[in-house]
Amino acid sequence: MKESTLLMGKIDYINASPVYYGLDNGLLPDWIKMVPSPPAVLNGMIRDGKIAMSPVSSAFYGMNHKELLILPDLSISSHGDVMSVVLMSNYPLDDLHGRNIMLTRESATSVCLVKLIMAQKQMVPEYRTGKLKCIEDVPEDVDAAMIIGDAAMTQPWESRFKYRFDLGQVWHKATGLPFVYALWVVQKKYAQQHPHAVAAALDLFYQSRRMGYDHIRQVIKKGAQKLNLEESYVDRYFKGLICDLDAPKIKGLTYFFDSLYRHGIFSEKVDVQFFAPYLK
Ligand SMILES: C=C(O[C@@H]1C=C(C(=O)O)C=C[C@H]1O)C(=O)O
Repeated sequence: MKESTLLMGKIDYINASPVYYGLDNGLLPDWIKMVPSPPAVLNGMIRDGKIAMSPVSSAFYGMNHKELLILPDLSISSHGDVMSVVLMSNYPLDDLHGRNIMLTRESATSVCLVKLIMAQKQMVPEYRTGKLKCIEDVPEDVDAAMIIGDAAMTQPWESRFKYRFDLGQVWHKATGLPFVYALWVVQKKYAQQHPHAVAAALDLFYQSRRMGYDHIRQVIKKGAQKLNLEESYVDRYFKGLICDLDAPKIKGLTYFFDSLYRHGIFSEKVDVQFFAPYLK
């Protein structure tokens, strides 16, 4: 990585587009370079040190919390329905024991969430991971499929599956808490060596998001055009998808990590640590 350039991941779904609005419209300085990819690819890139700062799956943070710091007040979360994280199934949620569940290879958080929901119901399905971008990707013997991002909202999954479970809603019904799918993180080492660059990048994100919500009609219009969806649908999507990280979301996040540990899906407890630019 070049000293002066901060390589930064960007999720290539529309979900975080309000956060990127300002950066996409003039705020991006020449010392930051964006690398757009699906979440699981960004998880791998930050683990391998190819990028220093990125949105990542919250579960990936949980599994790598010793090497990473969370950037305050940024996330991809929902308080109930999320619309773009779904379990499509030919069986009710309580009838998946021993069935074949396919999990999209683009996710880490939602994979853990499905495993947690199943463990809590004392069901043991057969899991496999693979490409789930379009309806043709679903193998014949699959009973349920977990899909995230734009593909969850744009493919005719109902033509292959009987039920659609919104996992944000399943979580909220069970816990009463918000759910945090993604966090913005920085490598601890990079933050120690370049605290001012990280603080400056963080300020740009806050500005960029403020601009996004000030121009939310444009964000909605662009998202609807990109995915060929009704604007009213995308409007509803951005009303349910929240990009801050307040105390209730941190509570939902820690409850998720603790539950994963209790059910043996995580091998150790997660210590949630933030980058604190103004405390030094
Ligand atoms: C809400 C979403 O949350 C996402 C789910 C992720 C995961 O399951 O690992 C990671 C990042 C987010 O993009 C979505 O994909 O639409």
